[in-house]
Amino acid sequence: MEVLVPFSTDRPKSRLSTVLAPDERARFARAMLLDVLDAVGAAGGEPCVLATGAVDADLPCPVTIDDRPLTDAVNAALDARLGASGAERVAVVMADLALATPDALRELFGAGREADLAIAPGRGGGTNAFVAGHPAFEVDYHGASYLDHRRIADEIGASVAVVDSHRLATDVDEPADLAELLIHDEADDDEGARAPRWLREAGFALDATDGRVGVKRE
Ligand SMILES: Nc1nc2c(ncn2[C@@H]2O[C@H](COP(=O)(O)OP(=O)(O)OP(=O)(O)O)[C@@H](O)[C@H]2O)c(=O)[nH]1
Ligand SMILES: C[C@H](OP(=O)(O)O)C(=O)O
Repeated sequence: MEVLVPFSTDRPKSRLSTVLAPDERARFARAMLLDVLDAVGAAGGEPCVLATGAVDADLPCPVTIDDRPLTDAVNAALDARLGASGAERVAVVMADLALATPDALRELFGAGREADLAIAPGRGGGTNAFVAGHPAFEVDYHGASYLDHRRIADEIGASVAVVDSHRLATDVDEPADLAELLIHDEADDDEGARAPRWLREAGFALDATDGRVGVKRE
């Protein structure tokens, strides 16, 4: 199954601007992208990056450049695959799901074989990943897009499977999300995931001094 991975090269991860400089945000976003692409491939998906511009990284998959806003770019990609070419299923997995593992993605892909829409909600009501098999399905990102996508599926009579996954629900948007990345990094060697390694090398560490777990930067 083809797995589209949207990626913005234009001032990425602005919500991390309080802890990362612009060039650091770009490097960190690329590290997360590469980790997601590895997990997608290991889960049996065929990744394709849907980028707003040229990606400054050695990518293991094709790249489609479309500088339209996210919703328009993804809908055009879905239409070209589901509407015209009649592809069975297409997945869309966001490039900031830095906790995504092959097992978590296989759960999503498997749910996508049983419903017209399998959707993994993000905290705060976003849509972190989905598998679509209904040619009339369209996305409407931002805000409580998960609820919007449930409504759209109802309107077109598409069956829905919700994938309740901690790993797929965690998109790295805010500084608090960085702690999740350090807590749930499964790697126990230097060959582990790039994003948590990048954070540690940049001086980030877990910090629980005020009782809640966050991150500090040495
Ligand atoms: N192709 C494409 N991808 C996008 C676009 N906007 C965001 N993305 C990607 O979609 C995913 C989720 O978007 P956001 O969480 O808003 O990412 P972001 O825009 O870098 O973060 P913020 O600047 O904090 O909003 C990220 O992997 C982004 O790289 C867009 O306009 N086009
Ligand atoms: C793409 C967007 O991400 P957010 O802006 O919610 O982080 C969404 O999930 O609708």
